[in-house]
Amino acid sequence: MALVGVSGRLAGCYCLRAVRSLPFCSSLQVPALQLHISKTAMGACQKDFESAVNQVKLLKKDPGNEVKLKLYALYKQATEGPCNTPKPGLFDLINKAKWDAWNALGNLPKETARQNYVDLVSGLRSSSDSSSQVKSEADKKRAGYDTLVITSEDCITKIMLNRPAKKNALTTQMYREIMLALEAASKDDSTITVFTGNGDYYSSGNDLTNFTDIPPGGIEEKAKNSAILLRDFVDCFIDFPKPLVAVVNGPAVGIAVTILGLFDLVYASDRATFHTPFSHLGQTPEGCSSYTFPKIMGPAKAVEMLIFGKKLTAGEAYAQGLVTEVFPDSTFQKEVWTRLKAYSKLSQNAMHISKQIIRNHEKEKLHAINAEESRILQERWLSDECMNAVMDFFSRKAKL
Ligand SMILES: CCCC/C=C/CC(=O)SCCNC(=O)CCNC(=O)[C@H](O)C(C)(C)COP(=O)(O)OP(=O)(O)OC[C@H]1O[C@@H](n2cnc3c(N)ncnc32)[C@H](O)[C@@H]1OP(=O)(O)O
Repeated sequence: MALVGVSGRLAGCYCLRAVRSLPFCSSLQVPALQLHISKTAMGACQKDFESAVNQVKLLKKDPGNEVKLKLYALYKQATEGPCNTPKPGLFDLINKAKWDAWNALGNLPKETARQNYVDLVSGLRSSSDSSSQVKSEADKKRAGYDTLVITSEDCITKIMLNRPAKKNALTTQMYREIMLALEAASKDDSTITVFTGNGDYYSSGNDLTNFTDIPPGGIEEKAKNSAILLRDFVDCFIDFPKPLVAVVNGPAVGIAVTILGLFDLVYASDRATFHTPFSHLGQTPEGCSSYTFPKIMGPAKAVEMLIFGKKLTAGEAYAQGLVTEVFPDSTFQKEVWTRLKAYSKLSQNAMHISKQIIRNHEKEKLHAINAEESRILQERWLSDECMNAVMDFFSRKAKL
């Protein structure tokens, strides 16, 4: 049974190439795992586990060798406990790969292995269902999001900000949906996650109406809740495990710019601009930009942007290192997606591990900076300077 679309991605990976010939149920392209349930798998989620084992047989899409090894290992751990069988010989490649996967689970409790198996199958089902049922672009839209359009294709999950009439300004609901979308993308079978905007803007940053909708607890409560939301939001970007790409289709403002310092690739149309007008708004930097921007572009240029609100063209942002590459707007989408499709075929594990190695050096620092920036902004939002700037925008006295 050929592993369509899998062998290419795994090419060059000795260990996983070895499991190409993992046995499959011929019609369903899923591994013929031992689908009987032993008595030792009995427990709280036994029913779910049994059902997940059966669902594996019904998957319409080959989940790929890495996932099949995970399923195998979790199944063995859930039903037999830690691996204590002799290690297969060096040249028994398939059984060695399976043994390695099981053995890597160490002393993971059977209950946890069962739960992880159930969770993994549930993720596979949703991606398998969506990819097998989907025929048109509209069908590919992930349900449950009002402010985003989320699609998955070619191992790329695309998160598109979808309030074009408001220049994709980020409402409270949108921050929450983005966090959910990132959580889902971190677990789906995509290799790369992409952010972009619908319409002429990438995003005009925080929706200023977020500051006008005051809860019964008053403005202090609003500022406190907003600081928590901001901190949680930025934390999701700091912790996101897969390569994260911004496809900046047009102007970007405020937090839509600062967060770019936490992305792995930033592709920009030559129509894009990058503007962080915090001092115009009585605000201070967020998204860890007080750390990432000086690191990326040097303190002098970071100060121009973050303190003096200098708006950069795409070319200038490229020169400062904030943008990876600039494309003419006329060919932007075509060139960028061709590039990303090629990248998405690279080894998923190698890319994720490389990202972790790079990010882990400073993860703790980034979380501390995010906490500090959010705390300072909580105070700033209560200042007259900030409140006046928001009122000026809505009374049409000021626009950036
Ligand atoms: C909880 C987390 C907090 C995180 C904090 C983050 C800080 C920041 O992000 S600061 C940056 C905040 N953004 C702004 O200050 C931008 C404000 N917008 C503008 O200056 C202009 O709208 C803009 C230059 C972006 C575009 O100008 P135009 O091309 O002239 O378009 P319009 O102004 O007519 O915009 C169309 C429509 O969209 C509304 N809009 C646009 N951006 C925002 C926004 N950020 N907040 C709220 N509303 C926005 C604009 O009001 C228009 O609405 P209508 O008049 O109803 O059509």
